Amino acid sequence: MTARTLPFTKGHGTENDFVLIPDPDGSISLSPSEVAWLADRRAGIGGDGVIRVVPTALAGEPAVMDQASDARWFMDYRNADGSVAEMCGNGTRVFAAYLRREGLEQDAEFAIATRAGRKHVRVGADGETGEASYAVNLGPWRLSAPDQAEVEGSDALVKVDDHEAVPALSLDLGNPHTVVMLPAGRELDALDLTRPPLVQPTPLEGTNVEFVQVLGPGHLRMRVHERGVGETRSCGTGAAAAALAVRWWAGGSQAGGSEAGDRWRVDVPGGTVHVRALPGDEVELSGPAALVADGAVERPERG
Ligand SMILES: N[C@@H](CCC[C@H](N)C(=O)O)C(=O)O
Repeated sequence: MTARTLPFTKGHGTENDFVLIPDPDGSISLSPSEVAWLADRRAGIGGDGVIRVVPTALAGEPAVMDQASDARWFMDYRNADGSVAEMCGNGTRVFAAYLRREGLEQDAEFAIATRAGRKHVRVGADGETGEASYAVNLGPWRLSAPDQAEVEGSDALVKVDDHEAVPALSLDLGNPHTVVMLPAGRELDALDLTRPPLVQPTPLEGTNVEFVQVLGPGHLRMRVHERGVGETRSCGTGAAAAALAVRWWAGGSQAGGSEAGDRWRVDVPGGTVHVRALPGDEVELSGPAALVADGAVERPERG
């Protein structure tokens, strides 16, 4: 029997916003329709995603529970439509901020468990604002179709609004991404992302689609249409995918070329995040996290 009244915290990372539900004894089960209701901006609390904060040992998913020896807390992430996602980059920062505020993690460095494996978080201060900044090693990434990408420079086509389909690159950052370089003559702000872009071939598990514009060396702008949500004001794994795709296009290999660089500032509608390619095939995302409200919500009779 799970509780009718749920305590919650609302937070965001560059305006990618989440409803956090603490579940210290692993007793809360959220159905897809309850998640969609919590994320509903009119009938519920509102958010791009819902995160259950549960001890890793009580996650109930064997591949996650295997991470319990290094990561005490599991980020159980769901998209606003109730679907389950493997990872959320902005979510990891907000999750880390919550664990620290609640005293559940006290060190400046710790690991969290996700469906895409254990992620290492480092809490520091932003060099410009002095505010808390969270750097998360998103772990290994890979091209989804490296052979095709090597030959053609892309492995998918994306069509948005009524314009011609453009080549795109698919990357796996624990969750799926398809990155499109904004074609010449098109305005990033003018793209109609109220409907999902058409991706071909259509990925069975769906994909997050990023549209990227290069503003200068190491400086990108991006808009995103997220799987299970719609357009959001930021996507952390998406920002990393965008930077890695630009690097790959510049360097022609997964490791990039010397001209490709390894640090990017990525401007999104909700703010700015930073991405750093780490030695090997790992990538780090850093940026702010804010916890803006706490409350309690009464679950509807039927979830
Ligand atoms: N906003 C997130 C990604 C959330 C999950 C995504 N919609 C998916 O289904 O893969 C981020 O910051 O990475």
